[in-house]
Amino acid sequence: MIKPEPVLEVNGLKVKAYTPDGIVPLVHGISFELQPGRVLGIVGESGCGKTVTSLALLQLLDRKQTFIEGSIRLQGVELNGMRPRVMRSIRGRDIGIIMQNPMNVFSPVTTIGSQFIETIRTHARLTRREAAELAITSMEDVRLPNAADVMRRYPFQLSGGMLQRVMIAISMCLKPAVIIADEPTTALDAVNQLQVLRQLDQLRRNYGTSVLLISHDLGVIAELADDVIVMQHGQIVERADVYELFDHPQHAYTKQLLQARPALKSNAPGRSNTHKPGVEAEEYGGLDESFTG
Ligand SMILES: Nc1ncnc2c1ncn2[C@@H]1O[C@H](COP(=O)(O)OP(=O)(O)OP(=O)(O)O)[C@@H](O)[C@H]1O
Repeated sequence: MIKPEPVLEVNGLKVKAYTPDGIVPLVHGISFELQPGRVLGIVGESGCGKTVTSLALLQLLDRKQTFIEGSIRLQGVELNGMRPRVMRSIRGRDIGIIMQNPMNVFSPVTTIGSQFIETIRTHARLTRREAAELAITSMEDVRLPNAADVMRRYPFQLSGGMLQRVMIAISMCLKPAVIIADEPTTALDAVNQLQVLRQLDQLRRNYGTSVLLISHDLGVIAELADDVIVMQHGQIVERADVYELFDHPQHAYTKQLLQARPALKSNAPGRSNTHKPGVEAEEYGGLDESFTG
């Protein structure tokens, strides 16, 4: 069988920072591929370089403080060194971002609808009315109730879970090839965590979007990822299919991460409901299907 072309190919990615003590390496030459429609999890404890990696891929690191070496190819196009104006048009259209804390992403003084419409119109030639219709459809896709009403609201009038779903709707509405989700559920309570993960999974299945899922939480990784990369000190120490990683971890650091989660059970039947090995639904507060939209 012919292997599909990866949508994202990272080769020898290094990130270095200029500090008062000299140049400090943050990411030490990592390589990985993201296949179409797959979810690749990047897991590792705080400070291992997950966020620096995702910001490097998106060309969002401060160029005065850091520099990047290596190759980042999105659908065959090299992103490293791309002019900022061109990169801005790629971000949002071809590669979407879902951040940890949605409250920091939205302007507090503009309605959700205006922000949504503005984002769409930056990337697509649509009238305001067409953009509003697309925004409402996208919010319905992530099962936000009363989408037309949400459009008129300000960010502070929505819960964290609703805002996170608005952010997913914005990220997905132009059907990018890749979504980078950096700790997408960390700021949410247990019920919203599982809902948001389920919706990401459903959108991935509907649109064939590939997802780079970054998390320190093996429960989140187990829920969604197909393949997993384990990072430690800016390096990849292990990579495996998610089942393989949970059932037969090879690296001592991976074993340590798995052992640090007492609720994990290596012979559990699968994901919560449709789930992968190792994570019990109770980790999310004992959810059942009636909560999960
Ligand atoms: N501009 C910078 N200059 C110097 N060091 C930096 C800079 N940006 C990040 N770092 C350092 O790089 C390391 C990796 O940070 P990063 O935020 O990627 O970790 P992380 O794995 O995402 O952790 P967390 O989950 O806590 O965000 C950290 O030690 C951080 O302090």
